[in-house]
Amino acid sequence: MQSESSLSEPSADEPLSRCGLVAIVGKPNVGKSTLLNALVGQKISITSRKAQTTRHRITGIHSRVKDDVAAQFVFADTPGYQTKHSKALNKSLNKAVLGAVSDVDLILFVVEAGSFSLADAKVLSLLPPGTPTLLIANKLDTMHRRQELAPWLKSMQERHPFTEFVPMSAKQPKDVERLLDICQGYLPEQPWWYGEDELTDKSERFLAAEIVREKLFRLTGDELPYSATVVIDEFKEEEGRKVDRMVRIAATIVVERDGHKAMVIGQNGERLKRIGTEARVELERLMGAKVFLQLWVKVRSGWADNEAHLRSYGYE
Ligand SMILES: Nc1nc2c(ncn2[C@@H]2O[C@H](COP(=O)(O)OP(=O)(O)OP(=O)(O)O)[C@@H](O)[C@H]2O)c(=O)[nH]1
Repeated sequence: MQSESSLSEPSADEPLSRCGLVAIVGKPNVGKSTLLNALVGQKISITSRKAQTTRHRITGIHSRVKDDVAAQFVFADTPGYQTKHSKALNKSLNKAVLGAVSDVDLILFVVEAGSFSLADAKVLSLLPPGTPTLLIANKLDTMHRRQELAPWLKSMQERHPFTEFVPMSAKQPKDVERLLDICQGYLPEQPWWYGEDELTDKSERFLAAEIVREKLFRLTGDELPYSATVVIDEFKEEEGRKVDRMVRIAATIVVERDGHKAMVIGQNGERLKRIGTEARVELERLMGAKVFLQLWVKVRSGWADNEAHLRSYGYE
């Protein structure tokens, strides 16, 4: 049977159940978050033009029944492997990459089609050789000399025993669907871990911090260093409401310098106001709730170098 069917109408025979963990790894800016969002079919991870915006491991979940297989893909997005600096923040990022690739069923190693740099090599060197790994040659749409693809793929095969090559564009829905079909074969036969409608196992509180951070980086352009972070001080659901949910959120944007604080606040507070408005609108959509969002900006000098402090912000 080729057509897609819904879980509530199982075929005469129970569909085969598959479920597994798929890690998405690669250096910053190769398109990991874009790919995860496309694979999950809804915005969960945060994309930005700014490199290194993904700090946490975020899982997105895609559940489907296709070709008589009930498949649940559990994706882990990882931070770009940072090779330039040795600050505590980056050490903790590298640990997160290592954490994300252990114990997975499949690794998607994402690179830009036709390119391979030292930073790519460093990430590749972290991958366990025993885990099936697909080479995702992303941004194929931006590769102009297509005749160079085959020799490049051949050189990649010499670098690592990839199980398959997938030249694609994360922005092309047909390519994303094909990738899902390929991944499906690698999921172990086992019952699903999550309910059909669950998209992420991260809490709304965490999503709130991620959304504010995304707006912060988008609206400050390339000016703000990625050491800026967002801490949720309060997340309170108004109790006893029968119809609409109402959630009060207070968050602090922590920056390293007074200059950065001024940058975030903007003239007459305009930029901070816009960050708050855009984050609130998106949170209301994602959470299906009315949201009151209060934002503060605080300077914490040199925090990226202080490991103990990092731990208190949740980067272990
Ligand atoms: N043309 C083109 N652009 C893409 C494609 N995939 C991603 N991009 C763009 O590449 C940039 C980086 O994408 P992200 O998804 O944020 O990259 P990332 O690897 O998650 O980056 P970090 O969070 O820094 O690790 C964004 O501007 C995307 O729109 C693609 O297939 N084609």
